[in-house]
Formats: sequence, C-alpha cells, structure tokens
Amino acid sequence: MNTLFVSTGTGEDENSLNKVFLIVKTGLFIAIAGYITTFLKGKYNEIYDYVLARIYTTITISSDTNLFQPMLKWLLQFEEISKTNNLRVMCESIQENEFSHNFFSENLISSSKQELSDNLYSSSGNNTLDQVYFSIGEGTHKFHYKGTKITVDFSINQKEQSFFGFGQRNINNNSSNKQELSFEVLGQKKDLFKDIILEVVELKKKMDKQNSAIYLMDQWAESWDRENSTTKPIKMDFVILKKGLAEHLMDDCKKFLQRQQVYERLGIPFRRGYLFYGYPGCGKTTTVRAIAGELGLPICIMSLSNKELNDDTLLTLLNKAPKPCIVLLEDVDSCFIQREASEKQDQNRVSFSGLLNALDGVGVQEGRLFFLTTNHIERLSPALIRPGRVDKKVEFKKADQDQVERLFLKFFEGYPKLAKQFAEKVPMDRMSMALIQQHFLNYFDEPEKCLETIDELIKECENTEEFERSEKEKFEKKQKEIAEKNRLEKEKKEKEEKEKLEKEKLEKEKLEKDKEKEKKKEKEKEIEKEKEIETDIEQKSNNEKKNEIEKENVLKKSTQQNNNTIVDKDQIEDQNISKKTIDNLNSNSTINLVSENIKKNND
Ligand SMILES: Nc1ncnc2c1ncn2[C@@H]1O[C@H](COP(=O)(O)OP(=O)(O)OP(=O)(O)O)[C@@H](O)[C@H]1O
Repeated sequence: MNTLFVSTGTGEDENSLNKVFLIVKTGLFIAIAGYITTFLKGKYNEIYDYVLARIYTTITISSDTNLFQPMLKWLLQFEEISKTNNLRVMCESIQENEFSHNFFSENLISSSKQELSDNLYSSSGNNTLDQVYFSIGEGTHKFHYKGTKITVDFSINQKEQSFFGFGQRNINNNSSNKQELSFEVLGQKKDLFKDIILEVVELKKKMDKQNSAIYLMDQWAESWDRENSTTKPIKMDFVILKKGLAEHLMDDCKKFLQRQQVYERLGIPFRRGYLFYGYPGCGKTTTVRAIAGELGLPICIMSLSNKELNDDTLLTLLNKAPKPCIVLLEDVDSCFIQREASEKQDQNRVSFSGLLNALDGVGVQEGRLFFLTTNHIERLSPALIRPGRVDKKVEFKKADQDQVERLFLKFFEGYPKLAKQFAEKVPMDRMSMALIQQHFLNYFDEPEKCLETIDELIKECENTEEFERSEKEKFEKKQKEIAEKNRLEKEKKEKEEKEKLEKEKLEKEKLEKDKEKEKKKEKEKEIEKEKEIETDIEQKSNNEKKNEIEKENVLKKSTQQNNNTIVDKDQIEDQNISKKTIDNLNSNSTINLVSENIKKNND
C-alpha cells in the first residue's frame, strides 16, 4: 500500500494519506482503550479485593465453632460495645451456689459499665437463677482494642428449613440460624487477631471450668441438646466418696488426658473407659458430673434404657458428641435384660452387639472418656467390661460412717459433735447417700431434729430394703418366666424348622422315586417294542420259508406235469433264488439292527 502512495504522490494524495493515517490511529487508540477498559472491568473485583486485603485485615467466626459464644462474651468487656443501643437479650441459668463466683457477675458485669450492670435481672427457682443480660444486636459495632479501632459485624443467616420446618440443629447452638461475627481492622494486623483469639481461648477455658456444658440427647434421640437449667456442672468436693477415691479418679483422668501423644505413638485409640457400678443413689452419676466439672470437659449423658434409643441412634449420637468430651452411658445393664422376643422387636432397643459396635466405632473413640454405669454388674457380659472397653471398675457401696458424718457436716456445717453422733447411729453399709440426704432435706435447718428422728430414717431404710427384696424377687421371677417362654418359643421354632426340612426331604425322595419308576417303565416299553420287532422278523422269515417250500412244491408238481418246460422252470428257479437272496439280506440287516438296540439298552 505504501509503495502505491509514493509512486502516485501529489498534494491531494498526501492529504488523503494523512486522513487515512489519522483514522487508523484513532481506530487503534479506541480499540486499545476499549480492550484496557474491558480488561480492567473484568479484573475490577480482583483488584478491589487485593487492595482491600492490603488495607484491611478481616476475620470471621461463625456459630458453628466452639469459640463463638466466648467471643460474644469477650466483646462485652468493651465499654463501646456495652454502651451500644443495638442489643439482644440473652438468658442463662446458673445454680444458686455458683452464682457468687459466676463468670458474668465477677468478670463481665462488674467490670463493664453501669449500663449493662443495670440491665441484669435475676429470678430464682429450682436452685437456679435465670440471669438475663444484654448482648450485642445484629449490625455493625465498633470498639478499641490495644489502641486499634476494630469494626465488628454481627449477622444472623437463616438456615434452610427442613421438610417439616425444623431447622438444622447445632451442638454448639440450639438456634436453627447460623450466626457470624466479622471483624475488620485497618492495616495488616494478623498479630492483633492472634492476641484476641488467645484471650478468647483462655476465656473459653475459664467458662468451661465454671460452666462446662452438659448435653442431653433430644427427644428424637437424633442429636444433643445443651442443657441450660436443671443439670449444672458440679465440683468434686460436692461428692462425698470413700476416702481417697475422688483423688484417685481425678488423678487417673488427668493422667489419661496428658498422654494423648503416647497413645498416638503406640497406635492405641485415645479413649478410656470406666465402669461405675453399685447400689442406686450412691453417687455414680454425680461423680461423673463432678469429674467433668473439674476437668472442664463437656459431658454427654444418655441412658441406654431410654426407649427412643436403638443401635443406630446410639452410634449416630456418639459420633456427634464433641471431642474431647465425657460420655456417660447410664444403665448399661438394660442391654442384657431378658425381653420377650416380640417385645424386643417392637421396642427396638439398644442391643448388646449394638452397644459394642458403638463403643468400638472408629470415629467414636478418639478423645473420649467413657463412663458406663450400672446397678447390676452381675448382668453384664465379660465382653463389655474387658480392658480396652472398660479400663477401670469402681464400686459405689452404701454409705460408711465417715461418709455419713461428712454428709451431715455438708448440710449442717457447725455441728461436728452432732455429726459424729448421727453417723454412729446410722447402720453401716445399709443406706444410700441419697436416702440419708433425703432425711437431711426433710429436716433442713434442724440438725438436732435430724438426730432425734433417726428411727424414721432406719425405718425408711428397712422399708426400702424390704421393697427392694420383693422387687428383686419379682424381677428374677419375671426374667425366669421370660427366659422359659423364649426357650419354649425357640424350641417350637426349631421343631417347626426341623419338621419342615424333614417334609422337604421326603418330598424330594418321593419325586426321585417317581422319576426312577418312570424311567423303568420307559425301558420296559422299549424292550417290549424290540421283542415285538424280533417276533415280527421271525414270523416273516418263517412265512418266507413256508412260501419257499410251497413254491418248491409247486415247482415239483409242475415238473412232474410238464417235463417239457425245463427251460421255464430253470428261469423261475433263477428268479426265486435271486429273490430269496435279497429277502435274506434284508432280514439279516433288520436282525443286526435289533440286536444292536438290545445291546444298547442292556448297557
Ligand atoms: N456420694 C455422694 N455424695 C454426695 N451426694 C450424693 C452421693 N451419692 C448420692 N448423692 C446424692 O444422691 C442423689 C443421687 O445420686 P446419683 O444419681 O449420683 O446416684 P447413682 O449412684 O448414680 O444412682 P443410680 O444408680 O440410681 O443412677 C444425687 O442428687 C446426690 O446429690
């Protein structure tokens, strides 16, 4: 093109050439600018995010994590947060005796400004206090931490509703909505958030110790519900055990928890099993709760006698339990109680093999302390309590003198003399701690009366013993009856099964015999047929012979009658001979065929 312009170059041409250049240039410029704009447009979000990431540091904590609740509480210590008008009302139940050293009353409410403290409202009932307080509401809040301004956005996302309208349930949060806290701070401040998280973790540990979570299975036995009001964690000194037992148990659990790496190194599942057995009301359950309280571990409680529980739900629940945690399986003997075959099917309870499966399940074991309780160790299978499933067995006996004295002092602190007198009068190893506790509760604030009315307690003990004896007898009788019924049913079933098999065998034999007979008949028919053929052939040959003789006779006669016809006679004879030869040949081949058939059949 350029060559063309040069060879025909005039002034006009130059102008038009310049115009063309200009158009091309402008076009090129527009194209490049357009391309750059499109490119930048596409990359806008990425660039924006990149710039933001350089300018801001953000972290998000959702309600799925264990740190969410502690984080909410951590926030309340900041004046700016507590002053906000965007609030939510929270309600928590705490036990009366824990109230004085409760985390909120001690650390948060008192350390925060009066506004928040004013909003505290307590209502008592059932030994618990409902503590109502304000927490931050949905939206954006600002506060200063170590001189840095932090923005926190609290959002609640509606979770998808299930088919029947029940939301997904969460072990850390009963609400069906997912909540999120998003923190944002100007600049690269990862270390600042590390400090915050460490503080929240410490706070969580403190909260766990003071208020370690108790989980009970929900009414469908599908997941765990965090218990808020009635069953609160307790301390080890709340339980009065035989001398040295509490210390021994705490020591054992602590040592186990410190040995995770050893277990990992040796390839042993990091779990420990305890069996607490003995008379009801002697402190098995209370001790497990106290251990959980002391260790600050969540505790998941379920009774194997619960009708909602079956092999599948047990496994699911154990899988869903938090890690680490204490799993308390109460009444494990209920898996070994004789039930009528039909009842077992209807009620769909946890079976022995179901329990073993659940305890041995791969995902179930790690980081768990299993506590099994029973009032009847004699009913348990050795397979359940073998080492590896149960590593420590502890018997909880009826109260001894020392325990009674200590229990008295727990109720009536300043009466050591009375406590001794009372303990001496109580028959040893005959009463449960629960029964004695009941007596103290009947005469609360009246220690002398407790001693005066000790006969009431002894009578109550005798009545209980009598009642238990008769109950035991009834139970044993019922168990025997059920066992006998089940045995008879089993025998009946086995007999029916045997008869059925016998009948089937006989029918089979008869069928085979019939087949045999049928075969025999067919064989006989064939032999009959062959015989018929043979007789036919014989008859035929006889007839032929006869014919020949007759012919010969006729020939002889005709020879005699006419000697002149010698030539004809010879001819006739020739013809007869050839005919005879053919017939002989035919009859021979038929005989061969028949004899072959007979031979085959005989084989
Ligand atoms: N050793 C104990 N020290 C203090 N209190 C106790 C003790 N044993 C029982 N109690 C009191 O008796 C009540 C029942 O105790 P707990 O449920 O622990 O007994 P248990 O042995 O687990 O009974 P069960 O076998 O029927 O489940 C508790 O409320 C507790 O206050």
